[in-house]
Amino acid sequence: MGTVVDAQNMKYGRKVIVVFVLGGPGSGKGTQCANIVQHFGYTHLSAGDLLRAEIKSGSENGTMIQSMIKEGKIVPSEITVKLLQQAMQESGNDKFLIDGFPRNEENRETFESVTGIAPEFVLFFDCPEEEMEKRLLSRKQGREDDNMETIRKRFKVYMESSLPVVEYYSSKGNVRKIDAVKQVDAVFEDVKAIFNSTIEKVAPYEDFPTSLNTKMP
Ligand SMILES: Nc1ncnc2c1ncn2[C@@H]1O[C@H](COP(=O)(O)OP(=O)(O)OP(=O)(O)O)[C@@H](O)[C@H]1O
Ligand SMILES: Nc1ccn([C@@H]2O[C@H](COP(=O)(O)O)[C@@H](O)[C@H]2O)c(=O)n1
Repeated sequence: MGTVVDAQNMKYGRKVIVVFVLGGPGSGKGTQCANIVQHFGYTHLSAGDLLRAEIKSGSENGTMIQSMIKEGKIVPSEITVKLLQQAMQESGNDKFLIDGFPRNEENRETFESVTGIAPEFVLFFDCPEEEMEKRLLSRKQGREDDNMETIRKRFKVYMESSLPVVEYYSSKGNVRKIDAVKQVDAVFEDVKAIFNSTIEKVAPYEDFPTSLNTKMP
């Protein structure tokens, strides 16, 4: 039989699986999401990438988003959740890795109330700050926030606002923690084990009453 999360996640006539991918800046979330996409067919939605695309698109919120990213601050949830929701609807997929989100309690509450979707689990990349700092400073992707001044601010926001979200899900037994300091391939071995065991547990679609299905607005 389906679980409460399964029932909540019936959207657009299908079961939607969401995995939140959390961890500090530079812990390797994006790197591992690319591997998960290849092996498990998820769609990768990075909240940071969506916000950067919004800046590039010349949207009316672009200037505000750009200055918040430069300061390492968290953009108002209304904006980020809308971008995520649009990307989910446009993807045609029903399995999503939502990377770098929720970054604070407001993100979490807004996503849950707007979409009605609860995560299958939270994949949490645990990495010491000095390793993350080293990785960010050698990333060289031209990101405006990969400089020491902004990195310090991002670490502070992570400790004060993002870790409490991990703790929230942890208290519900919904966090799968990964030792992210290992080499990329070794980290992915651990990630694979988690996804393989989750696939076995996910209940088939037929287990759910069709009355729970909702149509796309
Ligand atoms: N396990 C690893 N060991 C060493 N370097 C790594 C590892 N994983 C990722 N990297 C490198 O560290 C940098 C940051 O990785 P990545 O962009 O995946 O992190 P992230 O958590 O998505 O960061 P952000 O939150 O800032 O977007 C990249 O240059 C990546 O190639
Ligand atoms: N939920 C989020 C995610 C990101 N941001 C802003 O984007 C910056 C970069 O994020 P990455 O995940 O790509 O590192 C981040 O520092 C925030 O300024 C956000 O506001 N909300």
